[in-house]
Amino acid sequence: MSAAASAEARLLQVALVGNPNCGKTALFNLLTGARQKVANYAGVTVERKVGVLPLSDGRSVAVFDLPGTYSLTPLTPDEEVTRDVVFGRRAGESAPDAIVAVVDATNLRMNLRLVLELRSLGRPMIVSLNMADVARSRGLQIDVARLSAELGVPVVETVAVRHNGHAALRAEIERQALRFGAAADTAALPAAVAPAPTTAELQREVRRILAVAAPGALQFERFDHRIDAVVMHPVWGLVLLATLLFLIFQAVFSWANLPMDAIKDGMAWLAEQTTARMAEGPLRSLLVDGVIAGVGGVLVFLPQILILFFFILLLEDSGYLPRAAFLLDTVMGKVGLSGRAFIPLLSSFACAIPGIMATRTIANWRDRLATIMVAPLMTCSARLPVYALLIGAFIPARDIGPFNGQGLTLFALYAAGVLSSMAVAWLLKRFWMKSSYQPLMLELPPYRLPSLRNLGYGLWERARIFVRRVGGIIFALTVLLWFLSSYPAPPEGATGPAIQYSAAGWLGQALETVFAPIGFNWQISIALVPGLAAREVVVGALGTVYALSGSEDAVADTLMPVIASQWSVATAYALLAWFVFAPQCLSTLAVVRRETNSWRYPVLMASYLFALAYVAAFITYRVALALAG
Ligand SMILES: Nc1nc2c(ncn2[C@@H]2O[C@H](COP(=O)(O)OP(=O)(O)OP(=O)(O)O)[C@@H](O)[C@H]2O)c(=O)[nH]1
Ligand SMILES: [Mg+2]
Repeated sequence: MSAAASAEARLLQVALVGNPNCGKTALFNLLTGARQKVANYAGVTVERKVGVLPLSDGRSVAVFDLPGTYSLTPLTPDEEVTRDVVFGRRAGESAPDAIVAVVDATNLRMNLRLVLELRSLGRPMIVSLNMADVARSRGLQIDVARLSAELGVPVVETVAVRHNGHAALRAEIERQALRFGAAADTAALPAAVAPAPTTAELQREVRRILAVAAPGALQFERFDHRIDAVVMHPVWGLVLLATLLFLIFQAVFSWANLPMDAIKDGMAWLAEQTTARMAEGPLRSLLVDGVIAGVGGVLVFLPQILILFFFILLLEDSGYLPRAAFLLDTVMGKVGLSGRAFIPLLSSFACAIPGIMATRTIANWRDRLATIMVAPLMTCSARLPVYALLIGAFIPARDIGPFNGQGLTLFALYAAGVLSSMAVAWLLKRFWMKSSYQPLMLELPPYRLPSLRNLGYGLWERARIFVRRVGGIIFALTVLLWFLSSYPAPPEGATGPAIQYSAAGWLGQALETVFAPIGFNWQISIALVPGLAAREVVVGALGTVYALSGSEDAVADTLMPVIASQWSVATAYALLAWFVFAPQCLSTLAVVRRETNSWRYPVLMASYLFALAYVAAFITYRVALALAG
């Protein structure tokens, strides 16, 4: 296909390029109506995202959001993504028709270097002077017209966190769109039009431009060092971090009671109504034992997940996270992890998948691989329903001193994940992937009051993801399990519950031989099989299995009291220990395969995690039995 023909066929393409954390994604979301993740630290975006900006003349522009980068010479895999898009080096793609260089107006000295580098490519370009609100409120004067004249490209001010804060940029894109189209026959772009300027040259040029367009920027103070004196203090900083984490786990249990009870009551009412209004038969059982007991049983945990994310989002938006990374850099360095691993590992508390993708910000391959290998040990939010179910059933809610015992147990489980990840990392780096310690280089963002809009979107997004999982994979697997647990039907004159004669019952009893040494009964063994796909499925599966094992006419009771009366405490603890380690998530393994480009690492990961899970559950079970006996 000739370049001209492809330019006809495709949309105009504009790429947002800029330093990390300057607000590219926030602008992208405003321009295209997308809901990509925005947070106050460098390295949030690690892949290319596309959105569509409709123009008033009926045409549309494809907008690319890209990982932040300091220059066009990449040091990390995420920066490579940006370079490849800018130069049109991705397979089957040409270079974008125009570049929107996004700069943080409060950090011009650093940001303008990349702008100059981009300008030397000789492409249509607009500079978006973002964070104009912060610059103004801090009294930084920028002569926009002069800056534009010096750079030789249009410059517009934007505030990407304000409704319509992108209006000027949008208008400029409209105005320039025709020109972009004319320049679109640059499908395969030469590396640079002019010889690339050296860093020293760039620096000199930045100083010269700032001296005339924004003299205040040369000594502009972006930080509040008084806060950092406490937050990054080697002792007080750690005390603060520990207190924060601790409070979060307390809140997950103490705040969630009301909404959880409401959902539980709703489900019980639904089950009662369905039982009362439908004739007995397979359909009623599918609805009550399969859908309501199974899927509804997982939905109950939505409030706890949202409370956890409420705090994660607050931390992400405040600017605190990179500071915590510096605090823990020495600890991470001792086990051989790069300080850069902190944010990927922390993201893994939400889900290992974005965590593993975020390792693209780690330059050294061995450091990156070690981080990927331990990321699934961080307690992802899919474990929360499992933990909460078992804690709710087996740990009394009474207070231990000022603390809630259930919150304390949850904290211990998270701590077990973190400590074992450190231990595994230490072993990996010591015996397999040696690399020397590299001091942490990470840009500190300024502190910011978390924006309510971000928080609202973030929570909404989380709720949507969770409900979609419940309605998708969890629903499908629970229904499948209902079938396997109901058929073949029991023979004439059978006495026990029907599930014992079904395919799933048969499988559970076969698996029990493997799991009996670690204290799992046949019901748990059944539930673990569909739970290989995703962890929360185990909760739904247990709901269905127990609903089907109950006496014929009893209305499906909620799962918690049932397991509390039927399992030993040792079994419950062993299952908790199992879930700290077990790699029960196929999507994580698939992402490891993609990011490492090899089957070797996901296979290795699954094997070591299963082995750890079995050993940990075994020890826990035996110790708990011995203590109880
Ligand atoms: N006050 C203010 N805050 C902004 C503005 N634009 C972005 N932010 C905040 O700046 C932080 C970074 O925004 P992002 O959009 O994630 O930045 P990014 O450039 O995509 O960052 P990376 O993906 O890490 O390269 C977030 O906390 C935003 O809420 C702005 O114009 N004004
Ligand atoms: Mg971004």
